[in-house]
Amino acid sequence: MFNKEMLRVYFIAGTSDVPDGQLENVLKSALEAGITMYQFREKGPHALTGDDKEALAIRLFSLCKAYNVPFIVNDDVSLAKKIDADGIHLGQDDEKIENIIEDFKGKIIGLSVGNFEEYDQSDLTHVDYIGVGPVYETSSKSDAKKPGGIELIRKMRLYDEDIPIVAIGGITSTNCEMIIGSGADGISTISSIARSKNIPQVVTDYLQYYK
Ligand SMILES: Cc1ncc(COP(=O)(O)OP(=O)(O)O)c(N)n1
Ligand SMILES: Cc1ncsc1CCOP(=O)(O)O
Ligand SMILES: [Mg+2]
Repeated sequence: MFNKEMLRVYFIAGTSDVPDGQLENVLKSALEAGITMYQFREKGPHALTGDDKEALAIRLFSLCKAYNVPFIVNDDVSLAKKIDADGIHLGQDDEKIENIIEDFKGKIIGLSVGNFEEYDQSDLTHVDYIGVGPVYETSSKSDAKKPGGIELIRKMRLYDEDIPIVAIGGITSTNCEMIIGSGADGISTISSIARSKNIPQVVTDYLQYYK
C-alpha cells in the first residue's frame, strides 16, 4: 500500500494550526492542489477531544478518500484503529511500534527520528518511513528539539540509504529544493500550508521539485 512518492508533499494539521473553523476548507484546498499525504494532528490550545475529535477525523478522512490521499493519525492509536485510518505516525515518546504492529498490518506506519541515537535505538522493521527533524526552527511544535539543519537530512540519508525519509520543521517552498537535494523523499509541513493565503500556489511550488 505504501510507496515513497506519498511523502512528496505531506501536509500535517489540526484545529489549532488553521484560522478558526477552517480545517476542512484548508484540507480541501490542499487536496485539490495535490498534497500526497495528510496527517491529522490534533494538539494545542483548540484541540478537540473525545467524540468531537472522532467526528472531525471521520469528516477529514472522507475528504482524503475522495482524493485518494492517505489519511494518517498522529499519536492516537485507538482513534486510528476505530476509524480504520490508513496509518499512524508515532514519535519516540509515543506508543511503541512493537505494541501496535499487530493491529496495523497493511497500514502505513511512520516514526519520528530526530538524531542518530534515536535511529540506532529504533526497530525499523515495520516502519514505512521516518520523519526526520526538526530541520529548521518551527513555531508549530512547542516541545520541538533543536533544529538539525540540512546536515541532519544529508547525514541521515548516508546513514540509511534505503529508508523513506520525510523531512519536517520550518520547511517552505524556498528551502524545499535543498532538502530534496540532500536525500529526503519528501517534505512534511504544517504552517507553510495551514497559514498560507494561497494554498494552491504553495502546493504547486512544492510539487515542481519532483519533476
Ligand atoms: C512526518 C512527521 N514527522 C515527525 C513528527 C513529530 O512526531 P512527534 O515527535 O511524536 O511529535 P508530535 O507531532 O506528536 O507532537 C510528525 N508528527 N510527523
Ligand atoms: C510536528 C513537528 N515535529 C517536528 S517539527 C514539527 C512541526 C512542523 O511544523 P512547521 O512545518 O510549521 O514548522
Ligand atoms: Mg507524537
